[in-house]
Amino acid sequence: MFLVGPMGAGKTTIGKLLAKQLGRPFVDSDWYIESQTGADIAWIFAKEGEAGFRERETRAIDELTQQPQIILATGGGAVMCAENRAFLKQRGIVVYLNAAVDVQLARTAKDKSRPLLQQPNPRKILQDLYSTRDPLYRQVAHIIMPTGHTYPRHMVNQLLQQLQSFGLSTVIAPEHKS
Ligand SMILES: Nc1ncnc2c1ncn2[C@@H]1O[C@H](COP(=O)(O)OP(=O)(O)OP(=O)(O)O)[C@@H](O)[C@H]1O
Ligand SMILES: O=C(O)C1=C[C@@H](O)[C@@H](O)[C@H](O)C1
Ligand SMILES: [Mg+2]
Repeated sequence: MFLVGPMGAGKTTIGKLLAKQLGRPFVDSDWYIESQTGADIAWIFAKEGEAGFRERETRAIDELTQQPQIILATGGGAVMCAENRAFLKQRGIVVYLNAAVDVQLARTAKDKSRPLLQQPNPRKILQDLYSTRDPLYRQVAHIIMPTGHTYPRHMVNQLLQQLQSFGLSTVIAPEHKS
């Protein structure tokens, strides 16, 4: 199961909770790229440019979408590459977590780890990215879920209900077994 959506939509937060609930492995593609590279995203953007990061991202998405059982949170820009979109759409269930720009802005404001937002007008950046990317998230998604006004735990319950119609079986996590 693969989560897509803009920065601040909650892919990492929801993905982690969902994986725990399902007893499945969770991987965040941004974290995976950082661990493979031995450097953080800001460093990769600074040294290799966005193009260098995107190459690393495509390799990561290709590898990770082949891992069985994975709950994968993708980076906000993963859908920009047609190859990534094909890997995602053909290899699993794709969930688009959709959040309005105001919500994205509030959730990302204090965090300096997203290089694309370290500009004087992050609202305009988020708006422009949303216009370009929203159709691509929709193109690749099997399920679309708004995340603006719902607590993460509630989101996970809603998502589990939707996933049942796709036949995603629930495994009871070891800590919940009696
Ligand atoms: N449903 C929610 N309600 C309230 N806060 C949330 C919700 N989902 C996520 N957040 C908060 O928003 C911030 C960003 O969330 P998160 O890092 O999960 O987004 P993301 O989609 O993974 O972003 P990125 O694409 O940049 O990795 C975090 O501080 C998180 O706690
Ligand atoms: O929206 C984007 O293009 C990005 C989102 C983050 O998840 C990271 O993948 C990186 O900061 C780029
Ligand atoms: Mg994330």
